Amino acid sequence: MSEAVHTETHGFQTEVKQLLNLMAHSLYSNKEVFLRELVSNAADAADKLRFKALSDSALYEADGNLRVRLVLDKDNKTLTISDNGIGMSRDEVIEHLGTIAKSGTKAFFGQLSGDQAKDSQLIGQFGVGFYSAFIVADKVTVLSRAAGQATDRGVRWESDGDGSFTVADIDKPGRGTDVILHLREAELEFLDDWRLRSIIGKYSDHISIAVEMWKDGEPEQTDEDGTVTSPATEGEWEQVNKATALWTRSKGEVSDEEYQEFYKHISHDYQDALAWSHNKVEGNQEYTSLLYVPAKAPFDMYNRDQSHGLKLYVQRVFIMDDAEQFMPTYLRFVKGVLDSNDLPLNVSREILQDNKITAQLRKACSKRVLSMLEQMAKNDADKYQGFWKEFGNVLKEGPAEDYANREQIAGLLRFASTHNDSDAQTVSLEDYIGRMKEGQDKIYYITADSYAAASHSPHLEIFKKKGIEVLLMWERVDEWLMNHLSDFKDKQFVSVTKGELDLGELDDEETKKAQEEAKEALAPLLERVQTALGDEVKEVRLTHRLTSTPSCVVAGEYDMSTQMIKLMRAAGQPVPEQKYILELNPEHTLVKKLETLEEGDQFNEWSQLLLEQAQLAEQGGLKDPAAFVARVNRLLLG
Ligand SMILES: Nc1ncnc2c1ncn2[C@@H]1O[C@H](COP(=O)(O)OP(=O)(O)OP(=O)(O)O)[C@@H](O)[C@H]1O
Repeated sequence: MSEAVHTETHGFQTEVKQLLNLMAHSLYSNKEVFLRELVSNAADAADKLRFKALSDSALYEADGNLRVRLVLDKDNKTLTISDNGIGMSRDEVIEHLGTIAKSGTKAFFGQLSGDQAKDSQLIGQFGVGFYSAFIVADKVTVLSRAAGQATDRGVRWESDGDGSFTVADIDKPGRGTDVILHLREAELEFLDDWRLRSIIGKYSDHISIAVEMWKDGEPEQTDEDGTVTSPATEGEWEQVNKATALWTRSKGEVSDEEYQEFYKHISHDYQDALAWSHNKVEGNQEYTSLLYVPAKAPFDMYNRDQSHGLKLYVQRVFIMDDAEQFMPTYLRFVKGVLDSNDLPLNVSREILQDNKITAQLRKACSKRVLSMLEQMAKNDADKYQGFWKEFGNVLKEGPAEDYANREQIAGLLRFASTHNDSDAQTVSLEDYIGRMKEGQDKIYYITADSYAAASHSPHLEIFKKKGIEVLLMWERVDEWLMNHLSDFKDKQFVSVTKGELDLGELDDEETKKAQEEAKEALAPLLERVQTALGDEVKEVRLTHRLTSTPSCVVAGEYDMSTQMIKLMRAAGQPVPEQKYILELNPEHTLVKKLETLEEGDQFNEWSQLLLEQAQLAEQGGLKDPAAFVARVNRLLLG
């Protein structure tokens, strides 16, 4: 190797410094994962080269035998992971090994508490990739040359992980990347040949590329007479993993441990997956899919620009990562591999975009995931709750995005409800229907700002009195969800805060008659209140949905709900002022008192107060709170 030239020192991106610092202070119970990460990167580099070489075979530089090698150097206490994959240019090295490219990284690091024990747990979730080298090494040297570049276009990257790295130009005859780990004194166990072989067996059997280690030759063996019993053998590179792509094996042959290891390889997750589904399909369409549901949401789950999707292979050849065309956005937490026999090898993102095969595969993969979740919900409710806690809010985007599967998705939803006195989201729509009252043909729900606001809403009073269950919703996405779910199993969803409440068969004839009578008797009062409030309200009417509250406001059947208005305002969208319908509870003393008042200031003040308190309960705020307080005080003083 010739002299390094053009040496520069660069500082790591702040987030990389934070990451390295955390790693150095973390007690990694599972240090050997560094090898999985680095071998994964090497295998990815081989996959990328294989793909590029499909259109430019010169990139192989007459060496198409792609492999990863582990090289031990006990004298220098180094372990080298060497690949002949795609390699990196100087610019790529600076970019990839000096920054973290994931979207949302800054926000993630901003969130860390400073408590090392807690933060190091989170870091596992984040996935440390290449930087895991510093778990066992106090200095890392990377030598790389991009495939197709002249041998003098190699680059050397070096860092002791303390905040900066150097890059220099070097001559590198072999294409690809060598990652040289200068092991810490306490980590010399990773110089043990057998230890390494067993780690590779554990982590890397299932990747499709060969991982090789050097096997020393044997001297000639002779018997007592000096006759040669076995001739001397030369040392050679020996393949130490199986190197069969896991998804190509049949299900019965693959153990759970192997599935989990493969999951970690493709997802860079540190934890086991929650569930998986492995399918080989032959016939009209030929493909293999291996889809995993992770146990924990990644830190950037709600960043919709976050990369997601499946690893796409065509006839076993790696094509691309994050092929999002095969997974709808509401299933963006799914990780996995799709190997198609029908797509062309030269497929690009553009071709995938508008392609019949893509659409069919996407449909099939979505179905697989939904059935996997159904199975989980059926067979292991606790596990499903774990899933729901992590990904429930993402799944709720489903009915809007995937109309065709909305009934199946709805069956997977879980809600809090008035049936359980708790905010735990454990009630399925099936459960709800199973508990419906005789004569009930609707699914009632409420959306509000918080669990407390939902469960204490005056709109629930009549339902509580009659023992009718109401689903309680308070997540931002709920309003969106309910705009796209009109029914489930032929039962219509009805918001208890919208439109005129019609309990249909749930009200007996006598009650209905009494309500009609009250309506007639109080018609003059309603008119007077309407006059007092003018165009502040859309309409004034009686209600039977309240028991202990004098008034409430409701949106018209076709108006936007309060929650929807709040969401749109929060998103910076202009929303015209909403006029509500004011409903008065004829049984309430305050309404009865109002009826006894003559027209005039007192009557107007009371009418206004009943409107304002109803608005306050509904919206959690008022346009002019000071005027409301002044009014209350005036009325209190009589
Ligand atoms: N052996 C290698 N050959 C070529 N490029 C590599 C190699 N190792 C790392 N890289 C490049 O460096 C980038 C960063 O690697 P790193 O392991 O930190 O993250 P990643 O693999 O992209 O993501 P993850 O955090 O999920 O592991 C890779 O995406 C790749 O472009």
